Amino acid sequence: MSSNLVEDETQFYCKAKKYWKNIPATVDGMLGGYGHISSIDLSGSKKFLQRFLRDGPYKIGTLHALDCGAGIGRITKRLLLPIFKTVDMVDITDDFLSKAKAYLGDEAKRIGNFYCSGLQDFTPELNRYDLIWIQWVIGHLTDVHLVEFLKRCKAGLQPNGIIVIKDNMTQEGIIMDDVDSSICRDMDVVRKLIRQADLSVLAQEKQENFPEEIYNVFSIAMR
Ligand SMILES: C[S@@+](CC[C@H](N)C(=O)[O-])C[C@H]1O[C@@H](n2cnc3c(N)ncnc32)[C@H](O)[C@@H]1O
Repeated sequence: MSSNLVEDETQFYCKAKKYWKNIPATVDGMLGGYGHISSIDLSGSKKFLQRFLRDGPYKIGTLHALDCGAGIGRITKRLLLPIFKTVDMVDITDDFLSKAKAYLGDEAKRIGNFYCSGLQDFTPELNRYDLIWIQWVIGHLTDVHLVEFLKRCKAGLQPNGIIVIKDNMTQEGIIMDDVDSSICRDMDVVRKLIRQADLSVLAQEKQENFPEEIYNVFSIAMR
C-alpha cells in the first residue's frame, strides 16, 4: 500500500502545501517546468472527452464541471470552460486561485465557486457535476484519503456524470517524491483504489507525444 510510504501524514500534507506556495502562478509552474507540453496535454484530454460528448449511452451533460487541484485554471480555461456552462475550481493554494481570476479573463465570470481547500477535506456538492476532472494531484493524497475523496466525488455526480483522473503512473511500484511531497503509483494500485471507491472504469487511455523522460500519463474515466 502506498500510504505506507507516507510515514508522517501531517508532514506529508504540510510539506506539499509549502512546496506549492513557493511555485510561480504560471502554466510553467503548474507543470514543473514543462509548460511547453500543456497544449499536447489539453488536445489529448479533449480527444479523450469526446467519446462522452457524442450521442450514446455514455453521453454526459454539459452544465457543471469541477476542476480538482485546478491551480491557476490551465485546464479550466482551455478544456472545461469551452464545453461546460459553469466550472467550479478547488485547490489548496490560495495564490493560484487568486491568479485564476486574471488568467481566465472575462470567462472567469463563468466560475461558480473558487474553493480553497485540500481535496482530503473537500466535499463536492451532492448530485451536481456532469464531470469531475482530477489531474496531476492524486499523488498528494494518501490512499485512504484518495478513496474517501473519490467516494465523495461519486456522490457529487449527476446521474450520468463521470469522474476523470489524469495522472502520472509508474511502470511498476510506488515512488515517493520528497521535493513536492507526493507519491506516484502504478496503474494496478490506482485501479485498486478506484474499485475501493466503488467506481467502475469506463475508459482508459495513455497520453501520446509526451517527452520520453517523464512518467507515463494516463486518463481514466469512471462513474
Ligand atoms: C501539478 S499542479 C497541477 C495543476 C492543474 N491540475 C494542471 O494540470 O494544470 C498540482 C496542483 O495541486 C494543488 N494541490 C496540491 N496538493 C493539494 C491537495 N492536497 N488538495 C488540493 N490541491 C492540491 C497545487 O496547489 C497545484 O495547484
